[in-house]
Amino acid sequence: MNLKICGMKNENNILDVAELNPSYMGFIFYEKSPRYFNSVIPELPENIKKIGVFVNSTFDYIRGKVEKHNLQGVQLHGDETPELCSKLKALDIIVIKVFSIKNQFNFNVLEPFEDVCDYYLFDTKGKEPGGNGYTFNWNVLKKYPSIKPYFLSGGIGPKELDALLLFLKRPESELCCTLDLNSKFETAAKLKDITKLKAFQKKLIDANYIR
Ligand SMILES: O=C(O)c1ccccc1N[C@@H]1O[C@H](COP(=O)(O)O)[C@@H](O)[C@H]1O
Repeated sequence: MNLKICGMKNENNILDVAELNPSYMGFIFYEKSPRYFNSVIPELPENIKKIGVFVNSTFDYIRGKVEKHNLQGVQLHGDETPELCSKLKALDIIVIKVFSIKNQFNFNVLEPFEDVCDYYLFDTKGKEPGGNGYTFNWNVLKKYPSIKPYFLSGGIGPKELDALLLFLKRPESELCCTLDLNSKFETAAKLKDITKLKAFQKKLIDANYIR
């Protein structure tokens, strides 16, 4: 299991999070977000992949950010088309297409994306396109029809750990490759709380889900 720590903003905080060695760090390029990233990403160890998060941005805007920040991947949180995913894949980057879920989900909508993205990310449907801070009904994933690994996202925090450990024992979590952590690990200043992240990571290590 991998960890993605998202919504990074501040240079020192980015470097502190890097010490935890997550597989991915996310930077939000959506201006309306309180986590909007408009700075310079410090040098990170090569094994931490930098992922840009976008909401209905154009190909040129996304490519500009990929080039400027040397991003290894993009996470698409809006109504992006399979055609856009395909053009982004041609840049030789990781393409993660997001789908938002509440209590039900029609998995047929994944079909046109099967060949044009690397991963799906399942987030909670809410008022905002992302970062809503609450979970969806993970039972919905019992009907997941694909063989593509997916990221689990949406309101995952310390209070969700017990439910998460139960979920990870169930067959529908078999293809869950990454846990996405965001607003539930923030201080009031929208920095990532290193103590909280470390404690969460340790519990996942102790339960043998991450190394
Ligand atoms: O965090 C945001 O502000 C945000 C804004 C627009 C699109 C995506 C955003 N964040 C992503 O949302 C999910 C869930 O976050 P949370 O755990 O519910 O806070 C996560 O993948 C973030 O990358």
